Amino acid sequence: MSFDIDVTRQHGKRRIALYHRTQARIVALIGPSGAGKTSILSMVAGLLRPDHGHVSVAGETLFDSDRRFALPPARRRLGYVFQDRRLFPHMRVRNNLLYGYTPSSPHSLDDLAGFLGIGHLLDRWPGTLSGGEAQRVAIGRALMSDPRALLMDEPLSSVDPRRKAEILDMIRHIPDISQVPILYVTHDLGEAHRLGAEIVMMT
Ligand SMILES: Nc1ncnc2c1ncn2[C@@H]1O[C@H](COP(=O)(O)OP(=O)(O)OP(=O)(O)O)[C@@H](O)[C@H]1O
Repeated sequence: MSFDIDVTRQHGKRRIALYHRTQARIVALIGPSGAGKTSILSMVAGLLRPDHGHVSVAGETLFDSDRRFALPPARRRLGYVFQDRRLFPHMRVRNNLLYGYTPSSPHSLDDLAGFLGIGHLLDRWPGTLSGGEAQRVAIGRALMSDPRALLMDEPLSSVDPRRKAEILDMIRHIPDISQVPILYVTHDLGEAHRLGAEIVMMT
């Protein structure tokens, strides 16, 4: 099972809930603004506590309210990629990639940079990158940490359409090289189709 998620949380008057069990390698959470997509990612990451339920990722239980069990966020081994990239501005691309490196990572810097198409950018500063290039680096940094899964929150919403299509094709192949399943939040059904993702609608 790549994702086994059954969570609910009350936000004021709004109840956020998701029940989804799947073996899919890429799952797209789709829904309008305010549907609760980011809240679900935060519950999987351990940044927001569900009122009730459980979360397992790649066969490992991360949260189970019945057992009063909650793995701390830092021990969940999840790679988070945000819309606004959040690269370290004072580190060159190479050191941004190496920041989260763990010896258990199946990737070498060079192999991963080749896969991501950023080999020529390793000595650049983040401030000199285009939006699409920066997002490739952010994905690489997350993968270097040997994550259990990738959580991606509208990572391409500020990337132009042509670059977006190229990056979606690259993301689609991540599970081939790294085995990590991906939970991908978007407003855009076209993005989900291009990823070949299993689609989960939130309303
Ligand atoms: N910490 C919080 N406390 C109270 N309400 C919250 C909190 N975080 C989010 N909400 C509310 O929960 C609902 C879901 O928010 P969330 O950001 O998860 O939605 P979303 O689907 O990711 O939206 P968007 O696509 O605009 O990012 C919204 O009504 C939001 O105002």
